[in-house]
Amino acid sequence: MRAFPLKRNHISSCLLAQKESDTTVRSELCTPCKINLAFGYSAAWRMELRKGPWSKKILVPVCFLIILIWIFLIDNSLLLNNLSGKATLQKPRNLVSFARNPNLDRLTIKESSLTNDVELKRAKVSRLQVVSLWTGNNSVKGNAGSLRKYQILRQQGLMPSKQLPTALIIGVKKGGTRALLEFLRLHPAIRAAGSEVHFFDHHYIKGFHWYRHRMPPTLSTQITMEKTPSYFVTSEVPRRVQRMNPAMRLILVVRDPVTRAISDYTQVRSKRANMPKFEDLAFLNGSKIVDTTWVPLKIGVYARHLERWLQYFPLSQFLFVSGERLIVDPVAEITRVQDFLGLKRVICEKHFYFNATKGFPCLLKSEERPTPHCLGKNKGRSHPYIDPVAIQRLRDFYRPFNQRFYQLTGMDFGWLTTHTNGIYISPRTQLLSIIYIQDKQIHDRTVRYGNVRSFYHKTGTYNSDKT
Ligand SMILES: Nc1ncnc2c1ncn2[C@@H]1O[C@H](COP(=O)(O)OS(=O)(=O)O)[C@@H](OP(=O)(O)O)[C@H]1O
Repeated sequence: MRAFPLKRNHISSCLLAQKESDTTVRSELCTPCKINLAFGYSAAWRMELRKGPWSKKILVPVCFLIILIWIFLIDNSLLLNNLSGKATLQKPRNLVSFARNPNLDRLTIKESSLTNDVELKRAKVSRLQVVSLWTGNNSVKGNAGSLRKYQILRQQGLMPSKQLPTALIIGVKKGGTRALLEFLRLHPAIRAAGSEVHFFDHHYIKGFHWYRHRMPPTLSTQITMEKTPSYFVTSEVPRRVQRMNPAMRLILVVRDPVTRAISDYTQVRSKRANMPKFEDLAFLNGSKIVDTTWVPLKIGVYARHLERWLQYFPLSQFLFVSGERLIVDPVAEITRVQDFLGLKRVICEKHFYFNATKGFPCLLKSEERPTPHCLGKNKGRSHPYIDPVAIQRLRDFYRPFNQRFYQLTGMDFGWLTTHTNGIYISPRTQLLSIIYIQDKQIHDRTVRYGNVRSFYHKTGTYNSDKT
């Protein structure tokens, strides 16, 4: 369309012609000038407003302002609630209550380094109530499930809003972080970002606003979480996390560093053809010297990474989860996490079943799926055969670092007992986790305790005195 100057009387005449259905005048006035009808109306309406009384003139900006305020209120309902000290929670239909969380009272989130300083103090809520996540259409999957839950909350008069996380699963890579996060999402008071956000290592420059918008909407009574396993080993991360929230709760899932390195290698190998052998990468030029610069091995020096974190956070803000125990006794580990986060113990045996084919605990149903299911195919892969001598050498290499890690955490993760090869038995679940070699393949599997004797007779790695 050609641009043309609009004159007030020109447009008024055109509109009058439109109104009176005077086609001759209309075609003369409107068509030659290519006055778009809608544009003509809006322009004329604006002019009429300018001419009109005082009340009409302010009507538009007032309406505009109201819309802006309304959007602002929705987005910041939690903030406003907290500031006014009135965390109003309407009583929904399906409620699960949980005990007072002492950590929530003292939470202070600082959005300081990249954006304006904002201090967000959580309102004191002595008895918290949250909506059960088990409601909703059972056929929905993935994001649709979350969306539906969000809609249910809105229908129930609750106003979820996106918040910065107050708890992080910081690692370690291949430790069992996905399993832990998926298990935790069963808790109605936990909302977590589905994928790894990588804010503190890759996207820090994008600022807290960007970070907050990667989070799912939460109620003031819910905990926002995310997991990015590379946080644990990235040197700038502890300082950045501390700047954002010095009260951040940090969860670290650890696994025998040798098995972890093999798992890491297996993942890379699954994506890359012609990958050199594990042994060739782990040792320098075919020697016995461990290549400590090789990232899958560097990650396993947990004590070093933890020492860096401890410069910024006290030990009391960490929870160390055993990756081995998470497989053989998920409830025991999840119970520790729920306690650490100050939550009621909601996740229990009834949520899990042991899938013998996969060799891992799986979920009977989850936030996303109503039917029994396990984690994806890329979790719980079969590991390639690794020369047992190489494994022993790596265990010897890690021993002093593991000892130091035990010292720092005050926990024994069972990686030092060489004759058991990282064995972990849960007397409660009757499950046993072990690394064993069969048909020249290294396996990291969980078996039922009842089958242990025949299992070890077959594999020949069983020391009967130790069970
Ligand atoms: N329930 C359940 N199901 C499947 N897998 C489980 C489970 N619990 C722990 N694991 C172990 O998790 C290992 C993958 O760890 P991560 O999820 O931390 O990997 S990643 O860093 O996110 O890539 C994965 O490592 P691999 O066995 O080497 O594949 C598993 O051993």
